[in-house]
Amino acid sequence: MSTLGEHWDNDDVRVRPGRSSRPRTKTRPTHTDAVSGFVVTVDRGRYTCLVEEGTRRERTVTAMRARELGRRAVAVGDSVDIVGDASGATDSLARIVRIAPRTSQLRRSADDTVDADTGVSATTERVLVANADQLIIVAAVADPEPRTGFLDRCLVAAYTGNLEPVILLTKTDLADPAPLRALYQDLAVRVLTTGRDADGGLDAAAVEIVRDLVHDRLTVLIGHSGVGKSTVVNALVPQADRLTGSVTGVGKGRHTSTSAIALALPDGGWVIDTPGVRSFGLAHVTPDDLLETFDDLLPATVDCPPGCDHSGPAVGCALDALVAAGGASERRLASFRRLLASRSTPVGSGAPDRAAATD
Ligand SMILES: Nc1nc2c(ncn2[C@@H]2O[C@H](COP(=O)(O)OP(=O)(O)OP(=O)(O)O)[C@@H](O)[C@H]2O)c(=O)[nH]1
Ligand SMILES: [Zn+2]
Repeated sequence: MSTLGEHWDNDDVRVRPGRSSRPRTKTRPTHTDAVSGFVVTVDRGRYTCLVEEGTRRERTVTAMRARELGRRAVAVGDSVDIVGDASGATDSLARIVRIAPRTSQLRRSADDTVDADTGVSATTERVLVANADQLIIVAAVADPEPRTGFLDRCLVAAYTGNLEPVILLTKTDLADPAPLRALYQDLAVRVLTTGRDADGGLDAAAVEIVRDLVHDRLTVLIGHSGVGKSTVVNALVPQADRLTGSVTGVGKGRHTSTSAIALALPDGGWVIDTPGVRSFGLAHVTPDDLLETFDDLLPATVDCPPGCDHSGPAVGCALDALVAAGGASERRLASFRRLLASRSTPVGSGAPDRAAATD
């Protein structure tokens, strides 16, 4: 995606407005002895990485960031180069010296912070997951009621981060998913459903469709508490509990529930659970970032007034002329503008789907 390349070599945690930073040395050690790892979870500055040990065997290595990474953040899903004690022995600690270019980034803006030097408030972006192929946004059709603002924000994050979004509507035994499905018919997103069957278990055919979807891919699951996300994860990864406990060593502390964690699928691929993510600040996404993911609308905006935010006819946006001329459907434009508006709902506004922003 065009918006992504320019971010690759930037800091992943960026503070706006930009501060001058010290020039960095160009001559860095090459670390020819480095081994490659895959980051499965992060806990208080310690990264749990899987390092290949010959065919089909992996060892778990705990690492910290090397100073030379500067302010570049390491995220779950990153491919990294590791030096130092990468034996994986108890209490050993290796160092991450390089992060491979990412194919995608699921990010969000954290709460506004105030720059200690300048006193200017700034928005901090955080990469939740790197390199995921797709984002499954899990929502229940009832109990709890769906929060469509949250779903829209997840879609914005997926489109602008180069992840393919999929909406998974759960608990279809409790209510008809059709009205919710209709909300997304003019957006490029697949909508799947699951629900309980007569025996009280999840509908096996529906689970099979999800299993096919995640096979051999890197998939992030996101959703509010109670929507049935764990039920789906456990259906896909039967040993999920064992894996979270023993492979990562994260234990049952309070951080367990807030870090993303990659779980290996039995037949290949990874599911990344995001237990603590209940809000999605998008202050870092500009109208043009989102527009660039709408290929059918983008070309018409050459006729927009300078600095157009594409919000409607009041600002003279050329997208209204495009629809008037039959170049796009009114519903398609309305869907784009709904996502555009969802982006700017303030974090921590007290709206139900803004409960407890956690990192
Ligand atoms: N009726 C119905 N209930 C379901 C379905 N899927 C899950 N549930 C129930 O919904 C409740 C919440 O499910 P979880 O899988 O724990 O939900 P979660 O999204 O992981 O929530 P947290 O564990 O709080 O993060 C549980 O009581 C499940 O048994 C479904 O398809 N239909
Ligand atoms: Zn415009």
